[in-house]
Amino acid sequence: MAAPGKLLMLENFIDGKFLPCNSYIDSYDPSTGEVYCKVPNSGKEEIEAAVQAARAAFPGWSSKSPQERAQVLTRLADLLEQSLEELAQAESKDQGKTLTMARTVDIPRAVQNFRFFASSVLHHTTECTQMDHLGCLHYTVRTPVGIAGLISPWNLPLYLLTWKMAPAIAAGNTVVAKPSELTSVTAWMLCKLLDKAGVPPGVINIVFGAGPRAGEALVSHPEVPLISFTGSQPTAERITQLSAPHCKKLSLELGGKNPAIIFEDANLEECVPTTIRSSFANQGEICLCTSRIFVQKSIYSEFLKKFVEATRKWKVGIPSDPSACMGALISKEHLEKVRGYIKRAHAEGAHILCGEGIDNLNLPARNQAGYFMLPTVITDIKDESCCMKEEIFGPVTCVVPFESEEEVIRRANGVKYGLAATVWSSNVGRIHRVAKKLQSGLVWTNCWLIRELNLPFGGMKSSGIGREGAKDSHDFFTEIKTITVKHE
Ligand SMILES: NC(=O)C1=CN([C@@H]2O[C@H](COP(=O)(O)OP(=O)(O)OC[C@H]3O[C@@H](n4cnc5c(N)ncnc54)[C@H](O)[C@@H]3O)[C@@H](O)[C@H]2O)C=CC1
Ligand SMILES: N/C(=C\C=C\C(=O)O)C(=O)O
Repeated sequence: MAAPGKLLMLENFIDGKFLPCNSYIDSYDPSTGEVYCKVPNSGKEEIEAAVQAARAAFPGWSSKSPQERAQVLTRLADLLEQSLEELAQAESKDQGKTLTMARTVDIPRAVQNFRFFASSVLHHTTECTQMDHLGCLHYTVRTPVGIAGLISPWNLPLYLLTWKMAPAIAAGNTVVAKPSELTSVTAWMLCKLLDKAGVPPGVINIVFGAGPRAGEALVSHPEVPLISFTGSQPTAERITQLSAPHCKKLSLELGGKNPAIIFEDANLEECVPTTIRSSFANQGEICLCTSRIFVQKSIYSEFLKKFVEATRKWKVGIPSDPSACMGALISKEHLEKVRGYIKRAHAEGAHILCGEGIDNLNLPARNQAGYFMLPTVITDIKDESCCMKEEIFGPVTCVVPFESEEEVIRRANGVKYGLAATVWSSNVGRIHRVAKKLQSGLVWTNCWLIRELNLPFGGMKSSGIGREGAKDSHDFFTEIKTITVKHE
């Protein structure tokens, strides 16, 4: 990291070397609003150099055995773990999230990505079948696709980058990655560990820059046959358009408008704190966060009272404050966008029960220009309101009553997204019935964000295309071929 008061200058990492760029983008510390880092403003030229390096490295890396590649991934995991504290400090400063979150969740999960895919790549099997009457044996082989283009967002920077990078290289691909220009620092720090981990030059190339310049150059490059993207739906549309002429393989992990459905037989002792977390963790900047809470009418008032009380205790603080539950939002623009949703809800006649515009935010003088806001609860809002339909991606959640199971399933499914729902009930039959009917790639019942990395992760409808996870990521990052051997 740069010395205090000095700007941190990032460089692209191409073919095992750090390379400066002709121009740079300012990157802000969300907790102060000050520029603290300069990110390369890369374009076609830098992407071309990275693709050439990845192409040159592909024959060597793809012909290594899965065991050899797994060893490299494991060493990288060890090195990341040894740098955990430094990475957590950097992630928190760059993104605005609490240091506690970066230290206990984000960076450990990035470490786990390399360990997990190092192990899982050793366990994939292929199919084999015979046709005795024709004297044939058929079998399948999986081969790496080639150069994987990875585009990752700003909310969980190192975790989401490595969630793509680890399975891509484990399967034998080489990589050109473009992290979000808003949060590039931990990706740059990762590059410093690659040589020591034994990652050959050109296997992992990271090009920093903005979406429309560096991102589009990567997506449009004819020698990049595959794009794995996490981010917003409009950007996914653009990526799909640019990929279409090349018939690229696409994995799109997009947003959500995730419902929590709370039945009258729910255990509120567990449901309230978990729903607070699911609504406001990481400032609500996780695609899996809850933003529509449907509560059965008979317990609506009781739930709301407890929920608002608990929201007021969800402390907003500077990221280094160990007692803070929530830090700063990612950018000034994003803060304004999130506040704009609350203003629109208020203008439509909804009630703001706590948070933005109602309660006070007490912050140190140095952080007054930081992008902070309080977690906000909205009620008396119609399902048609934009706050109930659009992804806000901030600490804002709507609480509304419902009467019947059938009604709540229809309303929960009534948005264009379908990523992550939660259902709270002590009736096992109801849990299975409702979970099956929800249009959602993930359904958590009586819990939230318990992840099993072996299982498929991803959304339905406008929440994305494809799934990630042990087998799904491996399938995506490889091509399958059927070989027929006539032996008689
Ligand atoms: N996982 C998720 O569900 C995420 C959702 N979002 C949603 O998106 C909204 C906007 O956030 P953004 O940072 O603007 O998301 P975004 O989708 O624009 O950015 C995500 C990544 O895509 C890149 N990108 C942007 N335009 C591109 C293009 N034309 N071609 C190729 N790559 C491009 C960005 O540089 C970044 O690396 C948020 O308010 C939130 O609602 C944002 C981040 C993550
Ligand atoms: N993809 C996102 C979150 C994933 C979390 C997980 O894998 O547990 C996101 O917020 O974009």
